[in-house]
Amino acid sequence: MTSETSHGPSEDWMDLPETAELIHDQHAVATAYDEMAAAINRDWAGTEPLVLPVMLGGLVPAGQLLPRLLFSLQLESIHATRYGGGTRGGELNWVARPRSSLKGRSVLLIDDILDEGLTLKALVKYCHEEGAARVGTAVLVRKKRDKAPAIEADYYGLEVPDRYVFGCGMDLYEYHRQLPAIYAI
Ligand SMILES: O=P(O)(O)OC[C@H]1O[C@H](OP(=O)(O)OP(=O)(O)O)[C@H](O)[C@@H]1O
Ligand code: HPA
Repeated sequence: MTSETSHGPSEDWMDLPETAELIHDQHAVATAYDEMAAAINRDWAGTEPLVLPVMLGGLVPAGQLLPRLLFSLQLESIHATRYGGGTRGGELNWVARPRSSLKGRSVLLIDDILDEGLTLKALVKYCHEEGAARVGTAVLVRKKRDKAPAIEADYYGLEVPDRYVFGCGMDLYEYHRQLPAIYAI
């Protein structure tokens, strides 16, 4: 380990936009993962779920949550996108469906953000249509919007304001997904 892996907010390589504002620092994010994992451990132990990170953004929260999950599970992924590198959502585009059958399975979807909720709603519907016995949803952040999302997540870690946010899996024009804190423009 070297100090080169540290992520102090002043590091030049981050090249944050001038308007970027820190919303949740990395300690708040780590605490959120701990609390989400505790709730998921309580509710999902013994169900041997198939855990599906929603790619791409769900990769980062899944990578943080999985080592905190203390029960037997299997891991695949599901990949659909509706923002496509921009900051406005459109139609849901499928990239890859899970390889194994969902029939009769307990399925836990993990994503980075619940915004309008259209992505998660479509993916939950898909899992049920594929015969999943139980579908759970966990997102690192829930955006506080005037209009309620199309679906609520069963677990969320933090709330963010109704602005475009990035870091912790969320991209800003496909950059900054690896930042360990959450920023808004
Ligand atoms: O609640 P919604 O308004 O539907 O938005 C949430 C979705 O948007 C983002 O995905 P995006 O389409 O940007 O793809 P990405 O995961 O590759 O960033 C995010 O990862 C969620 O899946
Ligand atoms: N940031 C990043 N990705 C997103 C957002 C956001 O605010 N909303 C939906 N996908």
